Amino acid sequence: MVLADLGGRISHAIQQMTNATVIDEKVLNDCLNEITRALLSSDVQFQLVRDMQKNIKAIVNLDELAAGHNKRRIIQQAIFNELCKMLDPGKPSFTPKKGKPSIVMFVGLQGSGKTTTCTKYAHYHQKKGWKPALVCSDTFRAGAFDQLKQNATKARIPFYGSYTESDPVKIAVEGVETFKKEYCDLIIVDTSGRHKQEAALFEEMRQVSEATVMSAFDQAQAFKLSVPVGAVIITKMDGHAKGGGALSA
Ligand SMILES: Nc1nc2c(ncn2[C@@H]2O[C@H](COP(=O)(O)OP(=O)(O)OP(=O)(O)O)[C@@H](O)[C@H]2O)c(=O)[nH]1
Repeated sequence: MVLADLGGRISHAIQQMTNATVIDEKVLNDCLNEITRALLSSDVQFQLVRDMQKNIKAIVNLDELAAGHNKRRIIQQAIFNELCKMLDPGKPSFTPKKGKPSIVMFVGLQGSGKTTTCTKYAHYHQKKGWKPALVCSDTFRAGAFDQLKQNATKARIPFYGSYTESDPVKIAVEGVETFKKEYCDLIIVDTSGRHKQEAALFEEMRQVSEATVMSAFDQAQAFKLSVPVGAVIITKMDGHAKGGGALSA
């Protein structure tokens, strides 16, 4: 499973530190170095790992800790807090409101599971009493509309798409308008997958976003440079990838 190995290595490093007879600078460094190695070998971004190590060292000042302090507990807590901080974007993720139309656009790399996750997302909300709908604005991959149609039909979710229209922006706008009129409160727009270097596809994604979600593209890095990212969904957790990239995301 994704992240299982990383979790195991971090737990092991903490366990070794906890088992040490005396907690000194060397024990702390060994523990942090082992966690650093585990994170880096799982593809977590170097800068994130470096900052994490620096922060823990700044919090756990062994020289200043008076006798009687539970150093093991303090180190453990500092590691836990810093790992959590790594995953905290510092702002709440986008949360749609039931009964009010929300448009959620799925973007991601090719084959990352957008279409599958769109349906799961719609199905999840449908079970909770929402009125979701799916729009297929992927005109790039042959069979994309059929795939969405099949998933949506199985989950009994209304869908919109076209076999003939080649402009994804047009489809997205029409789909969103259609479902707004039908009082759907969660309109999910599936887009075509893309790679970082495909400038034209990113431009298309920006246009779909501006025409439907209507937000500015003001944030950092690849996808974030093109559209505002309201939330990140990690897919394929049942796979064997190392998972560190997901933490960096
Ligand atoms: N094991 C596993 N496979 C998944 C998961 N989610 C999606 N898949 C599979 O991954 C493949 C690609 O999924 P899609 O949902 O078509 O991905 P996509 O991002 O829409 O693909 P593009 O539109 O081509 O970019 C399909 O074979 C899915 O069945 C998952 O959570 N676990």
